Amino acid sequence: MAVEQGALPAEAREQHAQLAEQVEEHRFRYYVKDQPVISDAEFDKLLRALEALEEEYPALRTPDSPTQKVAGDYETGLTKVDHRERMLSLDNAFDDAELAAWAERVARDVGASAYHFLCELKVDGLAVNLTYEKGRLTRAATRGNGTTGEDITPNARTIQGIPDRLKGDRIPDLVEIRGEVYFPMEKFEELNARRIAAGEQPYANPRNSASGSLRQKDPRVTATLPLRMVVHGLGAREGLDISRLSEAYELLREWGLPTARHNKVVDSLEGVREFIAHFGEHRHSVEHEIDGVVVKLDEIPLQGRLGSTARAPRWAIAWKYPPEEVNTKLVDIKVGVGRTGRVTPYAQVEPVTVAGSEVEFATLHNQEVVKAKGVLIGDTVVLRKAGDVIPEILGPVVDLRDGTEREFVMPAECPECGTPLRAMKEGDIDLRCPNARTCPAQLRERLFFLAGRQCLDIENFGMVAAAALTRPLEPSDPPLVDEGDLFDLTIDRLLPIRAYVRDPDSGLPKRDPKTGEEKVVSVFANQKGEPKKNALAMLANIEAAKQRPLARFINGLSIRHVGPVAAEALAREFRSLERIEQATEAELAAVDGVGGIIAAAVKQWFEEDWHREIVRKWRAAGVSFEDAGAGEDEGPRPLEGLTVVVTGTLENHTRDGAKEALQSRGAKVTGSVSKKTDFVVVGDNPGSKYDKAIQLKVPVLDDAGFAVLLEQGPEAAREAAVPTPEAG
Ligand SMILES: NC(=O)c1ccc[n+]([C@@H]2O[C@H](COP(=O)([O-])OP(=O)(O)OC[C@H]3O[C@@H](n4cnc5c(N)ncnc54)[C@H](O)[C@@H]3O)[C@@H](O)[C@H]2O)c1
Ligand SMILES: [Zn+2]
Repeated sequence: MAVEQGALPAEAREQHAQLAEQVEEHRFRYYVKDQPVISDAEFDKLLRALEALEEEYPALRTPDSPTQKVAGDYETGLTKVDHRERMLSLDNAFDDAELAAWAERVARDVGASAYHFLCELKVDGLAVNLTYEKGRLTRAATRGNGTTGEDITPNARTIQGIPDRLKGDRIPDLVEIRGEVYFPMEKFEELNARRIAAGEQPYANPRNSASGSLRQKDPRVTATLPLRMVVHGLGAREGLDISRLSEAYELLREWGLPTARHNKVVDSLEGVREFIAHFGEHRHSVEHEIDGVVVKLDEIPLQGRLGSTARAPRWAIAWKYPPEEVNTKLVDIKVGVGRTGRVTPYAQVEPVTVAGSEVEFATLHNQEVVKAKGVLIGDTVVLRKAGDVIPEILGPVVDLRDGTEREFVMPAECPECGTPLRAMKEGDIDLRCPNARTCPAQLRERLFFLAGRQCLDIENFGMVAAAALTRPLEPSDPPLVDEGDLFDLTIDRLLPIRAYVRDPDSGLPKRDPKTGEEKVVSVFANQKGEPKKNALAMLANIEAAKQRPLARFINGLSIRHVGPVAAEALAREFRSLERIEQATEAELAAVDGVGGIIAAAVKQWFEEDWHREIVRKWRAAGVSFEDAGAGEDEGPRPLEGLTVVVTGTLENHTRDGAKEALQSRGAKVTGSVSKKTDFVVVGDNPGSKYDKAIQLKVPVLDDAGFAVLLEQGPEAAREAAVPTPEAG
């Protein structure tokens, strides 16, 4: 049967009815139960599909369609109250073309040549309407269906930042203030932990918890929760004459209302785009979650000229940023072992794309966090990836549980080497694998760190190589027993290695998206069994890494508490690993930037046989573990080869400053005077080193002599040496 042009096919009607029903159901779960089962982005897609269908068949766009209504017309058990002026939703722009189309419509219909855009952040919370009569808060209500909302007055009164009374001038007889109530992200985990402890269900994300917290029947419960509000609009008003929305916000601020700090008035679409781009990059420098930017016409009389549809004002539009939260399945909770043996649970989820990258793993920190979040293996969960932050799981979608979900149990043994796990200290939450030397996970992480930017900076040596070298599937004996073997690697040892394909970030085996199996590949050889280019490059880079400065080696040894700063301080002071090993704990601790804890850790590290063996092997392979002087590219080194001791208080230099001045010119600075010492620089109160210098006839320099040494070199300095008792 041929369908007439413009007629409504039964399938379209059917499809529309189905979509509309889905949208309604999700709105109910979202607005009433505070337990949505799909993400906002998925919901927006459904709504968009409905709109597209209505675009094609306008007959479907009846006043009852979900596209034509402000959502939230439900029986909730809370008292219903009418707003004096309707609360609307917002139309969305998901790309620049939609934004530009909106701006064009404004330009066409506004009937004025000069106007401004007010850019605001779109706060991810729930909309409330506050009514102030003669400056007193008389009512607070949720948006509801836009005409009628739920009365939450007693609850709103408990929110910090919502004033009971307005202060200041020009307070009108009546004003409706619109704003967004939100729940701070950093308090969210704590809330879920509390709910679980109390036998309640955890929330899936902060937005739901804001809504649930505010819509409590008992305001005493609301009072215990850290809700906040940001004001973003005006409703009905009597006795208030104001022409710009931005000016109204100024006034609201004076009255004591929590207005947004980031609003900006611009005079062109270009300005809007800049604002959007700026906060796209600085999304997380704001005190609340944002899911977009709201652009409004700033001139209130012009807003009136543009008017509204049944659902949204024509004078405003919401730009949506790409979502940072998605729903996915929590396939499993596994545990990973870190560089120091710390064992941490992590989530394996069904791979999803969020914030531009595919995510398969998310952090869970420790077993207490798993409990606090209330997630079960098999749950649908809300996963969040915010900027560069490691993906995390916010909470479970409890309404989708079917009873097959199970609780996570922390294993008793290391998943990679089978060693029983234990807490290092009593009361530690963290468990550790004590098999530091050969636990493949710890070794892999140490190698990855050692080869990384901060240490030996070995290109082509990433997580994939570290894993393949420490735990290949073939051959059965790994080419690296520990990092001591690093510089003995040969291409012959690399070619037969086959290993899992790993996620470059997490180092975990990646599964084939089709078969679900972990993929195994030849890591260093191509199909003909010849070396891959990057395998050869890796070996060359390992060879070159032998020449790295001492500090990078020290940092790379994974000594507890020793990071790049301490490594640098140790290298600068001692200039060789041997001298560091021989130094007493007190000598180590005395170094600026080192201190007692690090000194003890360094001593402890050298007590371990296999640690000393690493050093021995690397030395045998050609690592000098010495800094001859400062870096070569730092200019001429007129004091190269000199050994200098600095003692006492100098007038023009601090002790460190004096050392640095010497070292940067190539001199070696030591702590004790011997026959090999070329100069002793003495200040006030020099002590025994001065006596020793005289005894050994080492030239002594005072402040002036020191300056000569630095500026004119050793010859001139010998001339300028202080006449000593014997010499003089
Ligand atoms: N996951 C689900 O199942 C589900 C179901 C229904 C709705 N939702 C989500 O809820 C939202 C839809 O709700 P909506 O109809 O309120 O539309 P909207 O959130 O797109 O825009 C309107 C709302 O934005 C808020 N807002 C925040 N900052 C603002 C500012 N500076 N100025 C003005 N308003 C500001 C206001 O409360 C206003 O009511 C979407 O994000 C949608 O994905 C999700
Ligand atoms: Zn282990």
